This record gives sequence, C-alpha cells and structure tokens, in this order.
Amino acid sequence: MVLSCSVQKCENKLIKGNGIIFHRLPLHDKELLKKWLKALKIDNCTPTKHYNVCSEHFIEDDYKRSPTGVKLADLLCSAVPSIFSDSSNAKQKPCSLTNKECYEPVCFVPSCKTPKGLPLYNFPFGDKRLLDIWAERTGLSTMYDTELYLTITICKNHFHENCFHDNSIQLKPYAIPSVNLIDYSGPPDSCCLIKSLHSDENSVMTSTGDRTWGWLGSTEEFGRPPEPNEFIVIPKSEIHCEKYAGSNHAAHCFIYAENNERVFDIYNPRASILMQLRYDGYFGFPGGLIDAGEDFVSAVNREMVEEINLNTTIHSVNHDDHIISHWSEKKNLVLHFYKLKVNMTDLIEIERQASLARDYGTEVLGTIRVPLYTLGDHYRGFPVFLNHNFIGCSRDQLIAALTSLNILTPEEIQLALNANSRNI
Ligand SMILES: O=c1[nH]cnc2c1ncn2[C@H]1C[C@H](O)[C@@H](COP(=O)(O)OP(=O)(O)O)O1
Repeated sequence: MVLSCSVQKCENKLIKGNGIIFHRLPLHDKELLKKWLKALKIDNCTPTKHYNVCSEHFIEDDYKRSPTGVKLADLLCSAVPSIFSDSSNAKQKPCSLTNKECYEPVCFVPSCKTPKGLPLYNFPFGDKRLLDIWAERTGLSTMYDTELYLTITICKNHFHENCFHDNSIQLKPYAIPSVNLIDYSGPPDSCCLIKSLHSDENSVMTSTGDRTWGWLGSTEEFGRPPEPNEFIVIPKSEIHCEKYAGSNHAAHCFIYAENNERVFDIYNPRASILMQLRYDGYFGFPGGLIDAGEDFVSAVNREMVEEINLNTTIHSVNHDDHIISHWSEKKNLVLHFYKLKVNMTDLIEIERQASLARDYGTEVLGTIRVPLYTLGDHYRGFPVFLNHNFIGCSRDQLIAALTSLNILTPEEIQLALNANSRNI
C-alpha cells in the first residue's frame, strides 16, 4: 500500500525522490493534537496513527534546523499544519522538501557537502533498532513510518573504512555512520554488533559466507581458537588511541572474594573467583562486546546484568578497576579486563542470582569457581584447570589478575603452568 496524505483534497503520495515526507498526528500530546485536529477540520473524528499529513501542509518555520541552519525532516514540537488548498491565510511559502539542500540526490547529514559521484546509502528501514542508531547519529527523528527513509540517503563520508567489504563501496550488514556527524562525537565505529539487531537469523553470515550461525554469524570469528601469541598486551595509556578506534571491543570482569577458609581441612583456596561455562564450551569471564557508542565500563556492567543478573546498584565496575587490555590484530578485536572485589557472602549471592539471568541457559551454561589450590599429586586442582579451553585471552587475563592482585605469587603460577600429568 502506498502511503498517501490523509488531508482532504491532497493527493500527495510517498514516492521515492519527490521530497515529500509525512507526519503522523501528535497522539502523545493532547493539547497539540487538539490544535492539529481543529486545523485539519477533523475534530469530530477519532484520531488514529494511520492519519498522515504531508509536508506540503507545513510552513518552513515548522521544521527543525541543524546547528548550521539546514532544514531537517523533523517538525518542531509546536508545529501545526496550516497550509491547505482552500486556505487563505498561507502567509509563508509552503515547505517544499524537494529543495536540494536536504534531499536526494544529496547526503541527508546537515552541513555535509557530498562531492558529486560519492556513493549514497539508504537508511536501514528494514531494521528498527539499526535505524534508530542511524537516525540518532544523523539527528533525524524516528517518529515516521520506516518507508519514509526511502527518500533519505547518507553518503560514504560518514562511514569508517572498516564498514565496507574489502576494496568495495558495499556496506557491511550492520554498518553504522560514525564520521563527520554533528550529532555524534564518539569513536569511529566499524560495525554495530548489537546482538538484537540481528533480526533475520538466516541472513546473517560469517565472514566466510557460512549461513549456519544464526545471529552469532557476524561475531563468530572472535571466538575461533587463538593462534599462539595472537593476543598482545596493550598499555593502558593506549586503549583509547586512534590505532584501535576502528576495532571491535569487548570487556569482561574478574569477580572475586578473598577466601582463606580451608577446603578439605587442608587447602587454602586464597580467593573465590567466578568464571563461566559458555555456550561454545569454553570457559570465560562475564562480559561481552561493546555496543555502538557505549563506553567499556557501561558495557561490562550491562553485560554482567544480562549474563549473571548482577545487581549493579550494589556492585559495579568503574574505570579504576581496569586490569589489562589485549589486542588481536588478526581478529581486529580489543579485549578489556576489569576487576570487581566483593565479600564472600555477596559472592555466594551473586552465584545464586546468576541462574536467574536473562542469558542463563543460552549464552551462559553455568557459573564456576576457579580452584586455586593444587592437590597432593601436584597436578590436580589449578594445573588441571589451566589445561581447559579458554575463550579469547581469558586464560592470560586470569593469570594477569592473579598476579596483579597478589592472589598467587608468580612462582606459584609458574609451578601450576609447568605441572604436567606425565609427572604423576
Ligand atoms: O572472558 C573473556 N576474556 C577474554 N575474551 C573473551 C572472553 N569472553 C569472550 N571473549 C572474546 C571472544 C568473544 O567472541 C568476544 C566477545 O565476547 P562475548 O562474551 O562472547 O560477547 P557477547 O556476550 O556475545 O557480547 O570476546
């Protein structure tokens, strides 16, 4: 069905490139709605969201402007339609959005002077959440029917180079604009890795074109077994530097409590540390990928709510809790690691709450404690644990945290690393 203007005698329709856009009745604002209904002479009807008023019924001044004065597609919150074919009081020129400063074939972004011939991209009108991010970053309201975005384009100059398939102008599936935008000043993003964006499971492919991964598709390569020395430590002072701006980032957390209560009457556990069994069979820490526009600390706190149901009003991580960051050039992935110290009573409560988490049973198959002691054969206990499979650089993170927090001495760690089942 073609969207058309509901105003009497107006025959405007949504046609790509005609520059006419449509507005719904302001159903959320009673006072304003009354004014619209009166102006539209429909105050005796029940207003519905299917009533559309085209831009021909508004004056220029009804529209918002960017800081540089370019007219936007968004109405001011006081705007009321006032131009009708039988109207005698139309003092100003009607808003004809066909003018070239905003609409095709130019880039929608305010103040962008698209050089001729630069590729233009349509808004992702098929994906509501992705659309919201594009809209927020370009200063466009998402109040409209998504069809309206067909008339608006954004040029190549607003995407980081990592948003494109190799040597092409084809955008990757979850690319988001992040460059040269007045309404966005965060780091340049390559791709938006918000899981819930992956709405059409079957269409999500891995980088090798395999369609069997559902919404894991776009991130599955991060979980591939690392090559020796693939992850290198990056100095704290460099984690925000330009070099890593186009990388994907993830943040995970070392939750621990001091615990010297003897196990089996003999072993001192030193500390209780939480790790988790992941959906892919690896051990890892709670945490995850950083969403577009999110900072590392907010991301790790959010992920801990999703994965272990952490009550972040009681326990949360802040910037000072950073332990270490690693980078894999091959995966274009930066992994940040934080600490969260709690007392034993709280740690037990965190374990209890974990089974109520949103991701429990799907991404997370259980919370575990790391055995830090070594049994009488010098192998079972911590050495065996270190021989399991760990995701990403989580084994290195575990060792870095144990060392930097003085939970085990470097010698104790080395002993465990050297311990070998062949010696028993
Ligand atoms: O605990 C970890 N330590 C270091 N790297 C990790 C850890 N867990 C995962 N990773 C790596 C490898 C993963 O593919 C990416 C993304 O993390 P993940 O937790 O899987 O992210 P989501 O929950 O899917 O957002 O980081």
